[in-house]
Amino acid sequence: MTENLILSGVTRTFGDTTAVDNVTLSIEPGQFVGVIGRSGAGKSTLLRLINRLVDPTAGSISFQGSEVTSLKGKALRAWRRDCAMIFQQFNLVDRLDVLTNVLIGRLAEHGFLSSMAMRFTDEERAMAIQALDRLGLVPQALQRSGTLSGGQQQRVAIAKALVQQPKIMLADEPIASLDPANATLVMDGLKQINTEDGLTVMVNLHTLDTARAYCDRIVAMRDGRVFFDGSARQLTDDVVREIYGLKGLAEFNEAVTSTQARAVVAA
Ligand SMILES: Nc1ncnc2c1ncn2[C@@H]1O[C@H](COP(=O)(O)OP(=O)(O)OP(=O)(O)O)[C@@H](O)[C@H]1O
Repeated sequence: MTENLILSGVTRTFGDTTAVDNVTLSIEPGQFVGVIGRSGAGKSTLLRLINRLVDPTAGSISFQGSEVTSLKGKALRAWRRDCAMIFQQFNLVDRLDVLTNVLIGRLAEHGFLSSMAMRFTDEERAMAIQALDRLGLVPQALQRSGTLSGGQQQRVAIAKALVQQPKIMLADEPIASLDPANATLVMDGLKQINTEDGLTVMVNLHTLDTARAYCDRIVAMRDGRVFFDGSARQLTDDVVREIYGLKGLAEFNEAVTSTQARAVVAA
């Protein structure tokens, strides 16, 4: 049985628009995959198809040999727990403290009543603190999430995803609204988890330098299709020009997680 996440002929249409068009991919456990492409290329829809926020019009998605597209009820909830999703806008409850926001990542494990009461075990609290520690956020544990910087909030979102104990981490433009220093911290956090835990990471990115710096494998989409699938080294300037066109390239090629930003963070 394969351990891979396998997409086979996956298509999703919205009216006349084919957002994802016959995509076939096999993602090995522990890969750090960057998905790039122009706005509207189908990157978000691809990630949403994987964790079933969107259902495919055609095709199959399987993980460790089990079909994901037919899951319902409890099995679907278990799948969503296995493939945690991080969004551009963090999806935290601003008025709750950081620790409680992280613990919300455990709610899928609870029954209805204990979820309503937000009752967590000591073990879960320890797990949440440990996740915050990995992302350098223990000092902020009792601070309201709404008072944190965007980069800190995104790292809380990663900690919240971690306590789900997922097998795959999906991140939909996690750094799109962050400054370079914070974007670097968030990407470093994802990379650390990928390296230390062997967690598969699939991340949509708008910036080429980030994809090149962090990803083992880059999948470029164009008009819903996979246009390129290879390593950063194979993603030559000529390929990039074809993916984005000249205008798109100018929009895209701004440095976000720059070496300069790393220097600022390290200082
Ligand atoms: N729920 C929806 N209803 C209608 N059309 C949609 C829906 N979701 C996506 N689309 C369309 O599908 C296409 C792909 O959208 P998608 O958001 O996946 O692209 P993207 O590459 O993530 O773009 P961006 O980088 O701007 O987020 C677009 O034309 C978009 O308008």
